[in-house]
Amino acid sequence: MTEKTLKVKTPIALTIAGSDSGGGAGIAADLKTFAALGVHGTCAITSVTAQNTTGVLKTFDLTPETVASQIEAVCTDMEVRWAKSGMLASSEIVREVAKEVKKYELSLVLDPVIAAEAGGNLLRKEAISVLTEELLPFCKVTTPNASEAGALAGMSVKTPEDAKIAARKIADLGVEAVIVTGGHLDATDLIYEADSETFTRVPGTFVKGGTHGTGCTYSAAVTAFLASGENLEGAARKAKKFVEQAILRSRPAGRGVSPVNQLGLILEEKERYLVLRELKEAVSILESSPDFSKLIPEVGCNIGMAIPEADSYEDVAAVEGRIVRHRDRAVPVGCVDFGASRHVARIILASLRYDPEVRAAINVKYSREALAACIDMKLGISSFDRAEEPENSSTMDWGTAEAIKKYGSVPKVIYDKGGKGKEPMIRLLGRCATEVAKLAVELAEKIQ
Ligand SMILES: Cc1ncc(COP(=O)(O)OP(=O)(O)O)c(N)n1
Ligand SMILES: Cc1nc(C(=O)O)sc1CCOP(=O)(O)O
Repeated sequence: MTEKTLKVKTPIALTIAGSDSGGGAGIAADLKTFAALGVHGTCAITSVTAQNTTGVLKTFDLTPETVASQIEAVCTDMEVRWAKSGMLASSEIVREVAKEVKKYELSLVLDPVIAAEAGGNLLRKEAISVLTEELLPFCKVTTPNASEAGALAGMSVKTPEDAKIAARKIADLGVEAVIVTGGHLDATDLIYEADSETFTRVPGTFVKGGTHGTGCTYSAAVTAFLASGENLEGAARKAKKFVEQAILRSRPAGRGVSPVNQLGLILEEKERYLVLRELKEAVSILESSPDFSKLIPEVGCNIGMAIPEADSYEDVAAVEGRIVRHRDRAVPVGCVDFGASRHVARIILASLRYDPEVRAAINVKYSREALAACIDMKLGISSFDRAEEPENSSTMDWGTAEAIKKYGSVPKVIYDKGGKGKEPMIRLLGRCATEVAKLAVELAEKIQ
């Protein structure tokens, strides 16, 4: 038997939608979502919108033939089963898309895009009935928000009870399943499956952040999960979580509603990986130094590094169980992981509030000699006095902030001379874990 190079097949999905020049909604949102969820994204553009975060300025619809030709190019070459539609602009485009969906037996997720949140019509009024009568009956799923559900069902949707009534009415038009998203109601999405006449609630949380492109991103995520083999409920639950994360990680762009950030979670995961890799290297610098162990305090030493914009212990990686001295060598007790430190993590989190570049710290044994070596190395030094600490504060938070304020910026060295039952300590701060590890080794080499 001969060996083969096995390449796993990536699911392919198609988006039939408009382009948003501001990059927040439409095909831009769909393709980013597909990519973030490991699906190869293809597209058929229906309309080019001159749009930004403040609204839609102009729309330029493509001809139905142009739309059909893009769908044909994709479907005659690639194995596409799942597709989604967004902005369809006109009755003519809706009809053409219905034809293509039937021709290529596409399982369609229809996002009934009618208007942009920031303002601007995206579907002509007369096309709504064409959508409900000529396309919806051939769709697997539709994902309206409350106002879109109202427009499709011909009623006003203001409460979760209204959403239930609207979902049934929409399903009566022929679509297999309706998901009324709850962003404008109570953060709970409602799935109605026509076959079984069942409702399933998918609870969520209201999260703060930019929301431009939320509807497109949600329907694209449902499509991507279905294309990857999830069942409808699983796809809906995962898509909701995905959108919440994308809203949380949105970044300011423009003067209007900021776009959601589909790649934010992936980029954060990458940062976490880089921090762990950096920290492992830093720990091996400490382990291989013949001198460093003499700088390990009684309580042990820890070295930590945070991801950018960290705001909790879980965003700071350190050594589980700290680093201890054993036979004159530095020995890490456990592995490096996020959430493994309290003290060093608090020092880092406190200094991040003054300088987002300072993401790493290590604590080492205080001695007059060590402090003198820091001066000799021309390191910026500051200190705090535990006796001055206010009640009910955390020493690491308060002490770090005190030392920084006294110095005027984040110094390289923050020390304190201890207190009742508290060992005096020196902390070295820097941009990354290897920088502070090298500094600690250099300091150790300078003292006897
Ligand atoms: C080209 C284009 N398509 C769809 C929309 C609507 O997007 P949606 O995700 O519903 O987000 P908002 O625009 O409501 O923020 C769009 N704006 N442009
Ligand atoms: C006990 C202790 N105090 C420190 C100080 O800087 O005052 S550093 C330290 C040891 C490290 O603790 P962790 O593993 O929670 O980061």
